[in-house]
Amino acid sequence: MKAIIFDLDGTLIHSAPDIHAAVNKTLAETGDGELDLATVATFIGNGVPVLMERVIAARGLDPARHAAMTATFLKHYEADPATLTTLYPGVEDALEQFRDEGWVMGVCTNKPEAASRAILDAFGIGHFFGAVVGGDTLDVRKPDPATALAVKERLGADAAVYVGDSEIDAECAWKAGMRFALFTEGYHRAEDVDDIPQDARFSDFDVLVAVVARLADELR
Ligand SMILES: O=C(O)COP(=O)(O)O
Ligand SMILES: [Mg+2]
Repeated sequence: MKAIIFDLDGTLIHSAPDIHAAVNKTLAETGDGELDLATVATFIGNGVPVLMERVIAARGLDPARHAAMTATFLKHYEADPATLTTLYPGVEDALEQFRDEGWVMGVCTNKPEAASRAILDAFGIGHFFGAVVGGDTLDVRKPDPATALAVKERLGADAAVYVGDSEIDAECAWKAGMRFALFTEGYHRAEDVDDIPQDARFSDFDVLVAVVARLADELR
């Protein structure tokens, strides 16, 4: 059985506006100013603890506040994870096509698992995914390949293509021995998408089914 493993933030969902809102609510509680959306978007991808490290560095705050700020962020984010978030155009149609073609699908994200599942269900797409591994599901997170390999194993798949938006996903896919398709419209730190290792790239979900079919053919 063949699997597609999707990253979540910046791949299936444009979640930066809700993450940004929760960051600013966290900063506001202690009068520590605010950050703009574009800045916060570049902080996404390594999970909440790293997001908060980057927020603390950007605002010049005391690193000793990390644990408390992480808890405050999660309180705000989990209370309101999907209001400002949108599915990228074409995601639902692509998932339907993959399902109809017999692919099994899973999510491998550094977002906490509970919030990830809540968001997938809020958009009515949770049923497409036979496995969800979040940033707190295992004792490691991406780019550790154990995450993507756990999704593949939970899906019962013998081969997998990985679809993600960042260098973290590229590294995770490579270490897990999976072909990697890069979604260029999400969040990454590299200035140039050419600098992110990739087997294919796409900017529109309407072409993803064809892109993945090509990568899967190359596997044979
Ligand atoms: O940084 C995060 O919280 C999650 O990001 P991801 O879904 O792109 O892995
Ligand atoms: Mg991502």
